[in-house]
Amino acid sequence: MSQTFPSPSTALVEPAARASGLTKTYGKGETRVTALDAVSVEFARGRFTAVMGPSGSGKSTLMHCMAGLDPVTSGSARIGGVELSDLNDRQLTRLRREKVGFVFQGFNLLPALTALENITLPLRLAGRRPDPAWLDTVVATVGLAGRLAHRPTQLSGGQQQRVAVARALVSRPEIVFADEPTGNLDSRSGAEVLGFLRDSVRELGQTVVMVTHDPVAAAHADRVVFLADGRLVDELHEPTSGAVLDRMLAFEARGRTS
Ligand SMILES: Nc1ncnc2c1ncn2[C@@H]1O[C@H](COP(=O)(O)OP(=O)(O)OP(=O)(O)O)[C@@H](O)[C@H]1O
Repeated sequence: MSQTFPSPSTALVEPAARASGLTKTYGKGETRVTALDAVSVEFARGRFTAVMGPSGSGKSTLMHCMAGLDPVTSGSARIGGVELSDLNDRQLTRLRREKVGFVFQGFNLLPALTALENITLPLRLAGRRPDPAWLDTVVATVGLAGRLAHRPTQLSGGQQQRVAVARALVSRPEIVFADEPTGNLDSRSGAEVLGFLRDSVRELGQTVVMVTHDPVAAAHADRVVFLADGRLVDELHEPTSGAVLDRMLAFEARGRTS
């Protein structure tokens, strides 16, 4: 007997985040810089996307605008169905707290707090209690079960970044933005952190967008989008580090001849 399924609702197909014609300029007059030039991109739910491009191509600006950390000049940035430019500062702070997880290159942990207290801090700030079962799942996913009472100085760089990843995941955000999360790590710790980010997508259904310079890091993603001069110029699905490197070299060669 054939079974019929309801067609997916708009909520199900809505990307976790979307930019449409997103333009961002800094400065005025002669010092004006167009950091993003009408970028349109969607980040699908439950996928791991890497954002790559040469230095100054707009990667961090795209992340900051899409995470509501920096206002757009024109065009649209949405998280879920929410248009960020419709929100005032208080609403933006709340949206970031409730719907966005961040992982930065410098870990950004509070030194006086234990690993567990760092992980649960965003929830506490939002006046929420951690769901114990989910907290256990997140802690197990990033392999921190034996380290929860340690303070950041008692942890290696890789372990500190795992705390930061757990902190980003524990509120089940709509999307996690990671800016060069392996930039301060040796290659082994970096590979572990990338593995945990990928597990958070494959096993926990998280959506992750990661800015990186590193083709090996980008190869952990499901998809790589490439920026050059503030424009989205290419993308790769199921990338290998070799294919990512080839594209990067091609952009750089094109940049030198244009
Ligand atoms: N606050 C700012 N004021 C003025 N110009 C800025 C500002 N932030 C970024 N820019 C400019 O916008 C452009 C894009 O910068 P952005 O930091 O997004 O690039 P990126 O790809 O992340 O670079 P990198 O890989 O070096 O971190 C650059 O030309 C940069 O100089």
